[in-house]
Amino acid sequence: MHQYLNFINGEFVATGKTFENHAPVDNRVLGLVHEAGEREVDAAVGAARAALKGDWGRMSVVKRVELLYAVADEINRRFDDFLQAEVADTGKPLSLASHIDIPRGAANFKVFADIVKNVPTESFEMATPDGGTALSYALRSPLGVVAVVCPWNLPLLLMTWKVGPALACGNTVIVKPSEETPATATLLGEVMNAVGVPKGVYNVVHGFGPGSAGEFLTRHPGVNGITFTGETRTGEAIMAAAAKGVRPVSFELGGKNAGIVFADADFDKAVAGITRSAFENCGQVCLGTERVYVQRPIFDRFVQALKEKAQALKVGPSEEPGVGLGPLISAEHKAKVLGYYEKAKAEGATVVTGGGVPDMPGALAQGHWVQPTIWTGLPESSPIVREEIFGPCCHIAPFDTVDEAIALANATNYGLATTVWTQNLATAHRMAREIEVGLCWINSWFLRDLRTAFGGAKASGIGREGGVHSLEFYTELRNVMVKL
Ligand SMILES: NC(=O)C1=CN([C@@H]2O[C@H](COP(=O)(O)OP(=O)(O)OC[C@H]3O[C@@H](n4cnc5c(N)ncnc54)[C@H](O)[C@@H]3O)[C@@H](O)[C@H]2O)C=CC1
Ligand SMILES: O=C(O)/C=C/C=C(\O)C(=O)O
Repeated sequence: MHQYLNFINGEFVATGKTFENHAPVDNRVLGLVHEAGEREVDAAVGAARAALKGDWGRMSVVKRVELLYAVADEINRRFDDFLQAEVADTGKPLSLASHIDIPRGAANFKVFADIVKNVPTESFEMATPDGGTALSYALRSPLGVVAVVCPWNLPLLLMTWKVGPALACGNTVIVKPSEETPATATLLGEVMNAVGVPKGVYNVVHGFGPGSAGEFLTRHPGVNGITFTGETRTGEAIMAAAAKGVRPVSFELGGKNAGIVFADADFDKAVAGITRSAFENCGQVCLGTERVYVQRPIFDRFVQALKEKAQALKVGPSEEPGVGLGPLISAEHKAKVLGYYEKAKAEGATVVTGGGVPDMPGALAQGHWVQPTIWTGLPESSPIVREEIFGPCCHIAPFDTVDEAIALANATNYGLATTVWTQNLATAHRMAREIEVGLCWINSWFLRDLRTAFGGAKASGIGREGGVHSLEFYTELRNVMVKL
């Protein structure tokens, strides 16, 4: 039976307490995860702190950059190991993991290595009151020991989206992977040792959230900052833990994102774009679309076209060619999503397609499969339209004017992302300016330039990741004044 061990101070650490890791496609046991207790979390924080004072803390930026490039290259050399591990843990299609998750999992190290190597800090010469001058310049130093609490939807990508800049800035990290997806964070420990990253720089503790490794880590006084991607409610709990000791947080949280399609849009591209944003990764992407608003003249045609796209999605295990839809991550999450499917029916929604569970053959019947689902006819006040479901489903409603589209999109406490489809330049820029989100895609979705600001407004997050924006969280900025 495969064992997923903790990785502390360069060593793989078993504990006497384990829990099963299940495959979403058929619920078979993939292995046993060794749960870290307070002792292991404390050891990981101690190792991370010691590394800051050791070779890693004394290492030049040049050498650190070389090591991060080596990490990326080793992930790519072991591409298939990471691919198989991620697909087993998540059930996502091979095509998705091989084009998005693993390549980005590696690229995140190189992107931030380049940023710390090339991005300048400010300096000024100023006149001083005595008639002389002074030189002031900025220095960036590492924040210190960073807790990285990860979700299960893009386990490697979202973890290295944090670990990459954290290490590039000279920090050390303790990663707490989701209990649903322990594999690739553990595998990365092998990579860190293989390329010579000093022990204690990268640590992994497995476990759950409340009353487990997640909470032990976020409450640990030796942690200098916490970065987290996941549900907003969990963000609130982690923020409460971070308050003691006034530790900074960087959050990318939940969303209830709107997709807005104007009558003048390129119809086929809009249908293809919303199909991806509603159903990709089985709807388990925080940037995905669960609310679709379509301008009335094309509403019926659009609903029919999206229905056909949803019904054409091939549901099945990752290795089958042409699979477009995998399973949900867990039985618990499947129950949550099916709860919303039932709630929609109870509220009188028109179920355009889906609303249930597909028939799956053999052992696959034990997997966490649900049908891609489209609803119409519900009021904006419905929980279906208000709450993050995080499954392959969306509600479509008509609108008439630009003002109405903006009001509908903004009527949520979330503010993560939106995708707008129009060929009218004025409309596009007005939507971008007035929709209260962190990420606005026009005639596109999930285009990612890693140099740009990434994150959510309102209840969808705190801070921005990406490019130089990551430096603001992962470094302390010091101003030095020199009298000349
Ligand atoms: N925004 C996003 O990208 C994601 C959002 N979600 C949303 O969250 C819902 C619940 O999914 P979960 O896996 O439970 O996500 P979660 O956001 O509750 O958990 C994500 C991570 O946080 C850890 N965690 C949970 N509670 C914690 C606490 N009190 N202290 C420290 N760490 C804690 C978990 O162990 C996991 O590693 C999903 O149905 C979906 O709606 C889930 C995954 C990603
Ligand atoms: O491309 C990225 O960096 C991130 C993608 C997805 C998420 O952030 C998410 O689903 O939470």
